[in-house]
Amino acid sequence: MSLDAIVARPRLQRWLDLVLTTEPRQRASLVTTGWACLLMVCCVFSLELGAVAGLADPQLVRWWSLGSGACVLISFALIRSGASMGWRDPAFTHVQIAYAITSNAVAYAIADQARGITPPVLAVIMMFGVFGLRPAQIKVLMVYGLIAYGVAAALVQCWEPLGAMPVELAAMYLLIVAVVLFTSTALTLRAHAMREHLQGRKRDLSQAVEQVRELATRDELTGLPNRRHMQEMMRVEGLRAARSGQPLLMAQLDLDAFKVINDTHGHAAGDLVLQSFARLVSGCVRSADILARWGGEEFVLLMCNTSAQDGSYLLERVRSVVAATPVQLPTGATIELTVSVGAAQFLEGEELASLLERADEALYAAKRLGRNRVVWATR
Ligand SMILES: Nc1nc2c(ncn2[C@@H]2O[C@H](COP(=O)(O)OP(=O)(O)OP(=O)(O)O)[C@@H](O)[C@H]2O)c(=O)[nH]1
Repeated sequence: MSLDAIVARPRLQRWLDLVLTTEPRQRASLVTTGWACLLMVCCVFSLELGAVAGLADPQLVRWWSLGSGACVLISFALIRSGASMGWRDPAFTHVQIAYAITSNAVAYAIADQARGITPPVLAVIMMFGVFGLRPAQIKVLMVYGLIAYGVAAALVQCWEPLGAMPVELAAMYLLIVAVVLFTSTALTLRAHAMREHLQGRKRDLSQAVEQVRELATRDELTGLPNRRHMQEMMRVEGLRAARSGQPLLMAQLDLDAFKVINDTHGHAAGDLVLQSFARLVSGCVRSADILARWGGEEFVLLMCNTSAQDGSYLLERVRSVVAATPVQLPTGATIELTVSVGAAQFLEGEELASLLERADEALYAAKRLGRNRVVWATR
C-alpha cells in the first residue's frame, strides 16, 4: 500500500465517522434527510438540464437550485450537529416537507415548458410524511400544497416572464396536482396507520415476552424468584465466588409444622402464611441477597460476599423476626410461625449441588433438634 493511501485512509475514516457515527435516532433522521437530499439533487439536475436545453430561464433555475440546496444542507447540519436532537422529531419532518412543497411549487412557477416534472415529485415529497408525522400534520401539508400550487399557478398566469400558458392547460395542471396531493395523502395516511398498527403489535409482543419471562422466573404465589431462576442465579454467583474468592453462603429455610397450619386453617390460609413469610424474610435480608421459593414451604437464601459471622447474625434475625410476627388471617385468627434454617458456606472448589446438600442436611438437623433454630453445616 502506498504512503498516500495510508495517509488518506484515516482522513477518509474521519469523514465517514463525521457523517455516520451518531446515535440511532440521529442516524435515522440523517437517513431520511439523505433520501430527501437525493431527491433534491435529481430535481436540480433535471431543471438544470431543462435550462440548458432552453426550456426554462437559466438564471431563475440557478437561484432555485442554490436556495433548495442550501435548505437541504442546513437541515443536514442541524441534525448532524445534534442541534435538533432535543426536538420531538429530530428530522423536523413537517418543516422539511413544507419547505420541499414550497420549493416544488416554485419549481413549477419557474420551470416554464419543463414544469411537467413537478407533480410526480410532489407525490414523492408527500410520501415522506410516513416518517414521524401525525395524520393531522399530513392533512395540513396537503392543504398547504394546494395553496402553494394555487399561488404558483396564479403567478405564472399573471407574470409574463414566467411563461404564461393557456388557462385550460393551467387548469389541467392544477387538476393533476390536486389529484396527486389527494392520492399521495390518502396513501401516506394508510401507510401511517399500518405503521402504527405494526408498532402496536410490536409493543404487545414485547409485553408478552416480558410476561413469559416473568412467569418463567417468578413464583406466582410469593412473587419471589422460582426454583429454576434460583438455580441459574446459584450457578452465576457460584462462578463469581470461585473467581473472586469472596465468601458465599447458602441457607435453606423451612416453615415448621406447615401441614398443621393447612389442616387447621385451610389451604388459602396456608397461602397467606407463605406470602407473609416471603415478605418478612425479604424485609430482613440485604438487596444483594437472593431469596427464592424452592418449593412448597421451603425457601432458599443466597448471601453473596457475606462472612459466616454476618450470615449467622442475619439468619438468627430472620428466625427471631418470623417467630415474633404472627400472621393475621382475614377471619381474625392469628397463626404463630417458626422457621428452621440449615446453612452452609461455599468451600473452594465445591460443586453447588454439594453446597445445597450440606445446607439440606443442616436443615434436617435443625428439624431433628426441635425446630425453630439455625444449624450450620459442618465441612
Ligand atoms: N397452602 C399451601 N400449602 C402448600 C403449598 N405447597 C406445599 N404445601 C403444603 O405444605 C405442607 C408441607 O408439609 P410437610 O412436608 O409435612 O412439612 P411440615 O408440616 O412443615 O413439617 P416440618 O417441615 O417437618 O416441620 C404439605 O401439607 C403441603 O401440602 C402451597 O403452595 N400452599
